[in-house]
Amino acid sequence: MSIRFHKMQGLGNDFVVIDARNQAFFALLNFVVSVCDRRLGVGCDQFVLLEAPTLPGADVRVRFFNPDGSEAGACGNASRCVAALLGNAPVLQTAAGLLPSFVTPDGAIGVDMGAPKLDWRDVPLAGATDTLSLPLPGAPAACSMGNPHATFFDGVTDIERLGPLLEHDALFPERANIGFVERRSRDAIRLRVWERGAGLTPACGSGACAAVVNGVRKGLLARRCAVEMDGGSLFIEWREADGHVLMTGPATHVFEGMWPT
Ligand SMILES: N[C@@H](CCC[C@H](N)C(=O)O)C(=O)O
Repeated sequence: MSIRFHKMQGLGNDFVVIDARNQAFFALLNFVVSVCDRRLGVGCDQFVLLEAPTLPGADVRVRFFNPDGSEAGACGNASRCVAALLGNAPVLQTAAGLLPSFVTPDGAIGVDMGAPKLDWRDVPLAGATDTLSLPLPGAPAACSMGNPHATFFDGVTDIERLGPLLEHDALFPERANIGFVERRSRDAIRLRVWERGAGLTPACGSGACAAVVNGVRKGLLARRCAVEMDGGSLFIEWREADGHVLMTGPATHVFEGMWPT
């Protein structure tokens, strides 16, 4: 037996997508870990599973798994890749809610990531710098985009050392994605994200959304902001009218293949 998969990428953040709506599949932990492995498997930053929707208004149910096997409530770039794969601007049912997708006139793929949860871990984080005794530039801001994000602004360079320590700090019982922002202006930033369960990736869509939300709340950024990451740029808008975060950028089908089960 073998199972069909699609390899997709958005700004170099790459995914293996399996559509379980048209073939029998059960997501077992060791299957996810093997497929994600870059030496022994296909290799990807996240494994994405498509299932039949269970909510009215949704076109497909989407689940996201990190290479360590943990399930994430949201994944911005994978959401855009699924929208590109399925076409016709599908509404995605995720653990973070129903996320409508859209295509811009120039062909970029967008997803309405919904409203961030702003009460997430705000108070305890104020003590993070002291608690951790790490060379951080100040307290981060945190929010949930359906998955947990803490964002540091300006002055962090040693991401590979600090990222894993912060991801696993006791401040974050569910662990967290850790973003490091360098500001260029109020509407343009450079961002690197140490992803929970995946490590440093070329781009993180939900991290870009969280960075803009957190920057606006700190009074540092405008609501419409270009976010440049190692793999390229996303455009993020934290819409004033309804508080939803819109994320727009490229999404590409790389190849498809069959995986033996
Ligand atoms: N690459 C993603 C985020 C994937 C999930 C994350 N590592 C988590 O565990 O929350 C994105 O583009 O948002």
